[in-house]
Amino acid sequence: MRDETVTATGEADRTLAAFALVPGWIAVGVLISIVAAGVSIPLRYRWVPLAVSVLVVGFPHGAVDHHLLARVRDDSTPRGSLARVGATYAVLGGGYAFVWFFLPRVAVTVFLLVTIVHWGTGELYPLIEIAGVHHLGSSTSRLATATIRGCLPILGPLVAFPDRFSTVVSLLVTPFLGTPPAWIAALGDPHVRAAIAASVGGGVVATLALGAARARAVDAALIHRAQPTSQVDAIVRPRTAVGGWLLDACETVLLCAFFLVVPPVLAVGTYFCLWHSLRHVARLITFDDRSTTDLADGRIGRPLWRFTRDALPLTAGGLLVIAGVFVAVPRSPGTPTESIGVYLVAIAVLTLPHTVLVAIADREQGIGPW
Ligand SMILES: CC1=C(/C=C/C(C)=C/C=C/C(C)=C/C=O)C(C)(C)CCC1
Ligand SMILES: [Fe+2]
Repeated sequence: MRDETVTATGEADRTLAAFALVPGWIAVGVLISIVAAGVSIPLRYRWVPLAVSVLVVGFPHGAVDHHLLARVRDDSTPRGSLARVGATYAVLGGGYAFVWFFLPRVAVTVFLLVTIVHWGTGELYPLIEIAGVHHLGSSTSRLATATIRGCLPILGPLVAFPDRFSTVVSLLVTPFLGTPPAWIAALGDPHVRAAIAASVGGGVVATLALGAARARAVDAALIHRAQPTSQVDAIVRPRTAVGGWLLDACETVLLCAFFLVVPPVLAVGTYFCLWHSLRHVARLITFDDRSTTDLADGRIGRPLWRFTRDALPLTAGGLLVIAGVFVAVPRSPGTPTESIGVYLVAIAVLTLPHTVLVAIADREQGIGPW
């Protein structure tokens, strides 16, 4: 009986890990290959992932924050949680929306910093709990991993495509009639970019070296105590700590290449949907007993349907926020590209409370670096 439970859990973990990790790997790998083969993706297609994210995975991933906190706290009725989550969104999102109107240059800077924090820390749960790596036990290694993983999607484009980076940042502030922040021009300077590249590169090497040392120590300790390591699939759920580190290292190198070669708007949009958001959806699914049972049988459709249903009401609410931002901005967007700029402002407003709520969930689950 106990063995059956263990096998079922192992099967569910494996299905979930494959669902959470593999689509991102494929998307990132395919796009790197396409670009490496010299194919130039036409400008208008580069916006497709970001445009699609309004309804698919990307935007809705934040629409289940009330379920996240309710499930983390083992509260079967997310109603109280909905009130708290709603209040957090209203206060933090509302306050931050004001900053966009009055200090757009400060707001856009905050957005990039919050994204680094949120996308970076967002990698810890999937790595530790979904992929099952063992080398991120200390807060130092978690902080280092979160920092470099968060910096790659923002600083990679800045280093490799400074003009496009500055265009998108300008796109974010133009609805408010502000000129882009002065630091954009400063960061575009080749020396500054070289210094950023060297710091992030050094950070990647140091973090991976730290992880490798930890992984070897963990494996040595397990062998010493003659304990079996996890009896799971070697690719999506590595058997050893060194195997887990290898997965982390391969992902990190893959992401470095991705953000340095793939045009930024395409890279960021793809990452948002198929990497960050998908991993978060997978996290939600792990808390739901019915979904875990489905996963143990290799079924992913029903858990996905439940996620869609759970995300529907607040995605609709989020769409109202997008509409509100469109109506309220002093200069309405005239082109589809400008509309995406406004969409990103709405994402920014919703991302701040989402970041805080996910950080609370991380803390309660003992995952965060803090
Ligand atoms: C599109 C794009 C950029 C930034 C996008 C950001 C910051 C998106 C954040 C989305 C979030 C936080 C979603 C919620 O999880 C850059 C890097 C400025 C330049 C290149 C293109
Ligand atoms: Fe998120």
